[in-house]
Amino acid sequence: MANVLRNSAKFGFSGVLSQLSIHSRHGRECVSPCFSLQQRNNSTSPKIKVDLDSSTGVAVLRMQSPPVNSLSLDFLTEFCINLEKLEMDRSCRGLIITSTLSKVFSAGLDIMEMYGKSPERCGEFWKAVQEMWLKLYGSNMATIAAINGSSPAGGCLMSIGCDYRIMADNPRYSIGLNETQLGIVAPFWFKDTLVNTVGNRAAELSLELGLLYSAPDALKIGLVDQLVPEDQVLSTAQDTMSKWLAVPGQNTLSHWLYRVRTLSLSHTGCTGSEHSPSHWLYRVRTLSLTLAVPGQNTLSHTGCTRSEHSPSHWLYRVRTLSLTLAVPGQNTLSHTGCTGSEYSPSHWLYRVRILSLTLAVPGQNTLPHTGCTGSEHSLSHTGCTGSEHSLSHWLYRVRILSLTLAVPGQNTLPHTGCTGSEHSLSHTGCTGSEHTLPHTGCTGSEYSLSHWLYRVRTLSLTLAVPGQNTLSQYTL
Ligand SMILES: CCCCCCCCCCCC/C=C/CC(=O)SCCNC(=O)CCNC(=O)[C@H](O)C(C)(C)COP(=O)(O)OP(=O)(O)OC[C@H]1O[C@@H](n2cnc3c(N)ncnc32)[C@H](O)[C@@H]1OP(=O)(O)O
Repeated sequence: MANVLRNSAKFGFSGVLSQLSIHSRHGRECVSPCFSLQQRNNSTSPKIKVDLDSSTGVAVLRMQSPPVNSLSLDFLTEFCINLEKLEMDRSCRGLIITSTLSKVFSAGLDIMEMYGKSPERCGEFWKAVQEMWLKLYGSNMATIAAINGSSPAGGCLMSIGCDYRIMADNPRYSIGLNETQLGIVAPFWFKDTLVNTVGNRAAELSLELGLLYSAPDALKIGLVDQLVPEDQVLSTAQDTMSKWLAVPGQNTLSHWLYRVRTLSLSHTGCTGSEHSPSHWLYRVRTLSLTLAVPGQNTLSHTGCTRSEHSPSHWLYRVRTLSLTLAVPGQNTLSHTGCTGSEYSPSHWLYRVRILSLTLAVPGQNTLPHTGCTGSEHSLSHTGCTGSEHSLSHWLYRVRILSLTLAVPGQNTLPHTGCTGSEHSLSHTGCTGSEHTLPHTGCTGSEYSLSHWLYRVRTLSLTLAVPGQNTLSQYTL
């Protein structure tokens, strides 16, 4: 295993995949190490143990998958099933996650899942990773990570997916998103979760350098909220949980409304092989947004390609061109969707909404207009067309690039994007047969397309920077 990790750093992740998928370091078929690990992962003993105290409404989920609680497909599946059960159990209002293993909370993704597997299995694995994060980060329960050991990479993601983190004050333990050190890339939604926890600058440094923090350093940057002696981690978590659950109006409301969550993401960054410039991936650029409402678990992103990298000021200046997370109460971010009485959480969580996006063109950042309605329908398109593609024109003219989720029954805002020659506005978010839709949104006679209006779609937006006209759809 140590070899695997060393090789990750040496070859880069794609190298690891290709090099290790078939052969060991010595070029022989990788039989015995893989086999022994496989056996370990295939163990039928439960990897997760849950105890729900019905008098307090608090469940303790214990990860018990030796040697290091690595997140294999089996582990993740079991984790998600348990989480879902608790989520459905109305008597359960709080969840504490901890480990039964000494020294390790979770070692993160199971490295052995990431090579030598069929594309189908990889897809399944990756979907399970996303599911775990979405279920945890989008949970209605108050969640606390009782971190009683090291928690690198995916273990850290799991921790920051919780509302609160209590870590054992033990100098041997560390936590952080160290993927860069392994020569692999923490997906952008890992990054967003970290940003939402420690802020932009700390997240940048952390990810670019792949830092693992000691417990005191983690506390210093806000990666964990509290340090306690090792033998008090769980009891402190339980005490803390009672405070969370004492918040009037039930815990879910405040915890959902006031914590910054970027549940889903789009970024205009690079993808695939373009993942190499880590500064691009990890420096703040939130150019566009897709909200993954619970259950809507696709992560889409809009990307750009190399040739598009020419406008360096675009690339290297921090711009938050637009982001809207339509969680009520987060009203610095504009939202569309619901108002007034609709602010009840379950309604918020489970109803598909129109979350829209506004592009604040540099210097023109006063546009919080999400979508359009009624008389605004004269805005028949967003974006730009043909001759408008000159850069200065693009930068200095006000544009409203909006995003509309075409929600069943919510067909008043069915337009986004552009039509005809405007196809430089691409979309992400649809899959399969939807790929025949060459643009996001529909207009005029297209309103009668019931499949368009009544099927849930998450159409996100690509920033139509001149030349950025690719459609990309990734879940990574
Ligand atoms: C569309 C399809 C795509 C599908 C593919 C997905 C592609 C995704 C690419 C992008 C992914 C990016 C995201 C990555 C997130 C991650 O989580 S990557 C995992 C990173 N994890 C680590 O770096 C942790 C490494 N481990 C450690 O630091 C230490 O093991 C520890 C501090 C956790 C514990 O230390 P210690 O108690 O000293 O134990 P060890 O002796 O080190 O380990 C014991 C045993 O466990 C094995 N092991 C350790 N970590 C892992 C792991 N992550 N996965 C599997 N196995 C692990 C280790 O090798 C030892 O095994 P042996 O006893 O040697 O057999």
